[in-house]
Amino acid sequence: MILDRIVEHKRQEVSELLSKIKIDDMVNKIGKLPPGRDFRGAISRPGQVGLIAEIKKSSPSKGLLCKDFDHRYLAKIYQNNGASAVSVLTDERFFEGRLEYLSEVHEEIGLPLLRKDFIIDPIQLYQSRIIGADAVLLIVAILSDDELADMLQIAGEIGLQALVEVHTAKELERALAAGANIIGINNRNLHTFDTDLAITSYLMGRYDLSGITVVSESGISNKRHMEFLKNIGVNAALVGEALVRAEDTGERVKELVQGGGSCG
Ligand SMILES: O=C(O)c1ccccc1NCC(=O)[C@H](O)[C@H](O)COP(=O)(O)O
Repeated sequence: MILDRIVEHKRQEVSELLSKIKIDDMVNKIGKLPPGRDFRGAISRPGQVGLIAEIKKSSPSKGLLCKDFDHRYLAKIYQNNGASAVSVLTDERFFEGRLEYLSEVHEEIGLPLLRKDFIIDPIQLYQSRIIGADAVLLIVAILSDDELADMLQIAGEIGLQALVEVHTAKELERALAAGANIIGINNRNLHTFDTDLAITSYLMGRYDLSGITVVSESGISNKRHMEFLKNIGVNAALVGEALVRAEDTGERVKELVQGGGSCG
């Protein structure tokens, strides 16, 4: 499956990083940084489905999404039209992302930033904080229970919040057992790439998620989807493709924000 190929490649990237950089130097740098922006607070406003708008150039399922891709421009459009937070894909090999996209977007806008990548080693957490991420994605399917617990602890210690992604009931149970307080339910089946918002409603109906911030991820593209997520009590929606492919991205952001229950 695609996730196995991505993780295999990520292991090479991580070993290169570990050979070049000393963790102690990273920790020293982090000690001098101001506190991060509050990602969880920004996406958990009562009575509203917050929009986490994604900067996504390409994907394994769809290829290149946007020919004249401009991460700084997208970030400003997202902020100016009412997004609650911004997600930046930094994986180069499979999504044509870059670490610099995140640091440059951090300079450009004031919204909290999520680093969207495939985190398998703590060194990526330190790196995320240094480049300006306020939160990171942790994917339960690619981490053991011990790795997930360690990542959550280290993230907390260096002032990073974590969106813990699940796709199945078993993964959700593992995320809850590890103490995750922001859970992303991925509607995309990574074997077939099909998306189905029923995954979010099924898992939300089956577990008591009070006190947890719930994010529905993938396959969300219109106002109706946002209204559906609002009705089932989701806190935020993570949207990429529908925004970067829209003819008028600003209008699409406004439509989704309004569907989520805010005047934007
Ligand atoms: O988007 C993909 O094809 C993909 C393939 C394999 C692993 C992850 C993938 N996507 C990452 C994401 O989680 C999405 O970018 C995010 O949820 C937004 O989804 P969408 O709105 O459907 O672009």
